[in-house]
Amino acid sequence: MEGVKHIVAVASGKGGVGKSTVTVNLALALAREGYRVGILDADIHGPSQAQMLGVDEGVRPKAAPGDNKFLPIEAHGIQAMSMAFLVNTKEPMVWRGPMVAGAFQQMLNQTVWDDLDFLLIDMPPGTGDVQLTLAQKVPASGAVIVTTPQDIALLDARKGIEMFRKVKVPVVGVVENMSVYHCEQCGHEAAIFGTGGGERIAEEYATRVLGRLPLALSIRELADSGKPSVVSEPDSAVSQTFASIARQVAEAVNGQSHQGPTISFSE
Ligand SMILES: Nc1ncnc2c1ncn2[C@@H]1O[C@H](COP(=O)(O)OP(=O)(O)OP(=O)(O)O)[C@@H](O)[C@H]1O
Repeated sequence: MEGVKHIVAVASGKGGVGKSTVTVNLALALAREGYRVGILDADIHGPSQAQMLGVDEGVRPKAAPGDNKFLPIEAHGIQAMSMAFLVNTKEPMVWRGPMVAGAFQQMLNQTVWDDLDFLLIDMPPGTGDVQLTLAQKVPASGAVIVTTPQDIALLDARKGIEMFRKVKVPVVGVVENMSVYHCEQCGHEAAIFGTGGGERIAEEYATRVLGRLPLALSIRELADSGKPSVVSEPDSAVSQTFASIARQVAEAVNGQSHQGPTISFSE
């Protein structure tokens, strides 16, 4: 794809497991590693990247030279495109599948990305027709599956993995979100959604757990307020987990072992 080296899909079978939160933090962690990163929010019905990147309601992309092209919106050094930049998000999008797939394809083909190393696609939740069409249309180099550890989410995560297998997109690994609840007051920890789910599914599909993130008030507050953990608390354990996930994704997708782009200096 023009202006993009690698496309990585971030998906979950089940909704509300933290896919958008993981996408935005992973994008910011890749950027901290020195890569040029973009996010395409493919969640047409419930786009959340504008809020998570702190882009105000009503900000619209500028037209770019060319036929019906537009420039992505920049936030925290990330290039982004979302339905939220094109429509009024307070109005419900009552669209059928083909219209959703069409809107997604327009965003994919008409955005002028500026020299990206990675474009992360925040996929809509589920594995229905629309998701399968999107998975087929996106020339992705890899997919990251986000799940919570309980059985009901894992069941749906399996479907997500199967979907990418069908369209021959390699699954880079699984991110287990909301693994353990960590009380910020007393330090008590509780595995509210169970334990070991990510590992079980990774084993079953011969893939790996890229990282485990706690259920933490700060992750929600920071993402929902437009300044996700990786920019607000770059040295926290959560941000370090995202850095490790980012390195593994970059390595798997680049097929090389170095931890960032080569930087050279000249006079
Ligand atoms: N590890 C976490 N700890 C606490 N809150 C979290 C965590 N991950 C996500 N959240 C919160 O849970 C809510 C849902 O997360 P998010 O929107 O990322 O999920 P999603 O899977 O993308 O949802 P959707 O199905 O709507 O696309 C958000 O308010 C987010 O801030």
